[in-house]
Amino acid sequence: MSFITDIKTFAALGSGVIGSGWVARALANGLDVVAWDPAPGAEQALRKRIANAWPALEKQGLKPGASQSRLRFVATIEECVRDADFIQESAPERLDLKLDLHGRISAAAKPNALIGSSTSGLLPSEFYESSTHPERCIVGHPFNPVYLLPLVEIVGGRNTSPQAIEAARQVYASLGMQPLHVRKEVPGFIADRLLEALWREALHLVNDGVATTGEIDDAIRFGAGLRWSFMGTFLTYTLAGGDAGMRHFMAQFGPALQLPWTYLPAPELTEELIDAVVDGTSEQRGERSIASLERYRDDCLLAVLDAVKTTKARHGLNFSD
Ligand SMILES: NC(=O)C1=CN([C@@H]2O[C@H](COP(=O)(O)OP(=O)(O)OC[C@H]3O[C@@H](n4cnc5c(N)ncnc54)[C@H](O)[C@@H]3O)[C@@H](O)[C@H]2O)C=CC1
Ligand SMILES: C[N+](C)(C)CC(=O)CC(=O)[O-]
Repeated sequence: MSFITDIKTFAALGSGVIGSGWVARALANGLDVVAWDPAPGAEQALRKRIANAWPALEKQGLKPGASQSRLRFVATIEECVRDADFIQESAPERLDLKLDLHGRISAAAKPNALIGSSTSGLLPSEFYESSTHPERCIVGHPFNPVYLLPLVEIVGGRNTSPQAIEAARQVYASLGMQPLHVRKEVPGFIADRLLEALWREALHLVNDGVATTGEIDDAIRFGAGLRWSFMGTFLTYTLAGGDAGMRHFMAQFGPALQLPWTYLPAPELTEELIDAVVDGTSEQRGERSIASLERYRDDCLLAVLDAVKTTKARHGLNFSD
């Protein structure tokens, strides 16, 4: 079976943080976008979020024909997906809800339109169980802000065809993304498995009174965070082994893995811990609104992306190398 890869119309179901990010990316790539979200006031909220993201997208460079006016907000799931060439679901992270929703989406969609889910870690074999033509159903897990961060993890379920994985790779690449095929269907995929481990340890550090939320963020942003934008943990640690490289690194720091540096199971989310995290992050935020923080983040990300791209080119590398 072949799937539509030359897409003109992008359907977005769910227009919260992630759905609106997909809409912004698709519009910036010159597509027509149809969106649906059941919440009252969702259309207005979506248009506001897109307007907030647009300056960053303009700075990055819009594709010909790109316009915020090419967004149409509709009243039903069926109207949203009926004529779509590609469908991306970004509804709340609940298995029962996604199972139901995908039953309706896939029944109304063109049989050769790919269907992607933004889920952060639910298994596609489970929530696509009652979908029509499940061979075209995949996970396309993005990263916030979806309109700027390139990574999208593609995960197939039990019934997904290899052709659909390849087609999804082409579609996401056409939207300027860096697809990563997660070959084994595991909860949390690759990136969230790593991010959740870090998040659990950060919560333990707050819970144990070791550090404030701001201090923990400093420990990331002035250190490993800077090098992570161009070199992952494995290559970074190869350099940490000096001229002898990774084998020496493993010999020297391997024993620390046996020490209780990390807790692994998450701490209990007591009211006290939640308050400490909420109060700490409010202090970090100060008077700044979420929208202004998003613009600040977008500006920094554009600068980092640009710097990484330019520096790689100086070393004869492409951005994806
Ligand atoms: N927030 C994040 O950092 C990331 C979230 N994701 C995933 O994206 C998906 C959406 O998450 P967020 O945008 O963060 O959530 P959100 O809470 O910001 O947005 C969810 C939206 O779905 C709408 N909604 C409620 N019931 C619905 C239904 N039956 N069908 C369609 N839409 C419905 C809500 O009105 C809301 O606008 C989840 O699967 C999540 O795991 C993926 C990557 C990052
Ligand atoms: C917190 N989260 C699990 C929803 C995060 C993601 O899925 C990816 C991201 O943007 O960090």
